[in-house]
Amino acid sequence: MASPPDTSKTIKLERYNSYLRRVNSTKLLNASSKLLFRATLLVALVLILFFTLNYPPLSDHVGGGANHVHTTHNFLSSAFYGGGVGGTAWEKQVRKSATPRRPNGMSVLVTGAAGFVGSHCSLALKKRGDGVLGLDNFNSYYDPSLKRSRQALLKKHEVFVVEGDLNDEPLLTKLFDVVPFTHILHLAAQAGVRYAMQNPQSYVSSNIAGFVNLLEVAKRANPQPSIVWASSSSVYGLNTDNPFSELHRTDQPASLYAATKKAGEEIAHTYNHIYGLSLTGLRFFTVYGPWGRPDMAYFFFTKDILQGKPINVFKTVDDKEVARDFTYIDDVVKGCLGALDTAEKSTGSGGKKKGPAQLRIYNLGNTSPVPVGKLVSILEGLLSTKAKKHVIKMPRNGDVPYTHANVTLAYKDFGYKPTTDLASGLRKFVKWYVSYYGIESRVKKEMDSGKKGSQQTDESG
Ligand SMILES: O=C(O)[C@H]1O[C@H](OP(=O)(O)OP(=O)(O)OC[C@H]2O[C@@H](n3ccc(=O)[nH]c3=O)[C@H](O)[C@@H]2O)[C@H](O)[C@@H](O)[C@@H]1O
Repeated sequence: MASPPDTSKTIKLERYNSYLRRVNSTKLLNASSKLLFRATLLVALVLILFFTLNYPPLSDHVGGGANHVHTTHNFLSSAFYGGGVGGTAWEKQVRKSATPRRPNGMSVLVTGAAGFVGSHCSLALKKRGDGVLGLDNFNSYYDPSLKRSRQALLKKHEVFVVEGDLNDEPLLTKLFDVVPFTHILHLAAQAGVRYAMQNPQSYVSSNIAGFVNLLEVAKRANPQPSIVWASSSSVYGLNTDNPFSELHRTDQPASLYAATKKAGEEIAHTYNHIYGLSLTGLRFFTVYGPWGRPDMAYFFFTKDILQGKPINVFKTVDDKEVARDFTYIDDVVKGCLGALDTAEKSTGSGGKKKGPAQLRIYNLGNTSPVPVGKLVSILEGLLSTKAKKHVIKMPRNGDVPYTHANVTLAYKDFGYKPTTDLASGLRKFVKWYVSYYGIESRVKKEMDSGKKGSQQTDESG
């Protein structure tokens, strides 16, 4: 019997061939997936490069000097902000608002533009032909609808207000990418002396962190802008020398608010020293007037007097009258514009100092302090309504008993000269107040009956 053919070798060979086929096909698969991966990567890179170089269109740049980092940033922040902010139409609006209409006009970024002093200054700058772009976060520290009304007024005068926060670094960088601002008027802040005990962190966030963020962006900008910013009379704190001069000590703040403003002054010194930023701090003294802040005493006294509600009038612990160097808004606006007009250029570029730069501090006050009791009696006269006064000792909440500005320096350097006394300024405020809140007729009636009343008093007297 023939022995069966020996197939074991053939089987082994087939197994070996099939093994080789499997190995090869896996290799092929690996190779093709690698190829696919590389191709995808290449396409992605090409796409990124395409968008980076083309968005936003470089022809839209005012300065035309945007470097690669900034251009990439534009793309990123545009994608990040979406919904209008960062788009071509938005940039057009920003640029239009910030472009001056007079020869050698300024291009000013006004922070806190929907605020009291910010809205007045924005209008004044725009009126004389400067370019103004506003920035405001519309927070609810006081009635945001008042801020929206100020925004609407600014819009009517072609001032665009970007809604955003000082701490939003990509947004600030983006604004400087779009506009080569010559100046910043930095008025955005957490204001209010007494509220600092309720919400201390908001002061640190706006007045310190926000300010530093703005300075960081400004120091990198090319050209670096000159900066004028709002400090406060409250930095004099427990100082007892009168009237307050810029040379007096300011190392005894009575409130956290004052401490953050004083910190701002020191921070300004640092950025001036290291980066050559031109910085001017303005110490405002209790600014009041139309479109004012509802958290301030003259404003809520008016409201409460009209509503027949009691008001607290503070006196000092030793039974003296509390007084303020109340300063009318138009005078303060003149001071702000004077400071902007005399601000020298920053000397740095590309984040490096090139030489010494201007560093200034000025008082902007009225130079004639008025006791709060007198403020109330002026309001009573204007509203023809008797206030329900509660005279109480000033609570220990950061308040100071007295402020009085010496403004010699501001006068010498930019002709600052306040011209509005408290009675005239409050008259303008009340006129605005009754018109804004639509209560003219009611107040007029009260005024008329008040007049009759005072005539009767005169007659009987
Ligand atoms: O000049 C400044 O540096 C500061 O001026 C104001 O702070 P303040 O002067 O305390 O203004 P108000 O809060 O309007 O108070 C005005 C006066 O009314 C007094 N007052 C306030 C509230 C109250 O219920 N009763 C009362 O008698 C205060 O003691 C003060 O003398 C602003 O609110 C601060 O943002 C600003 O920085």
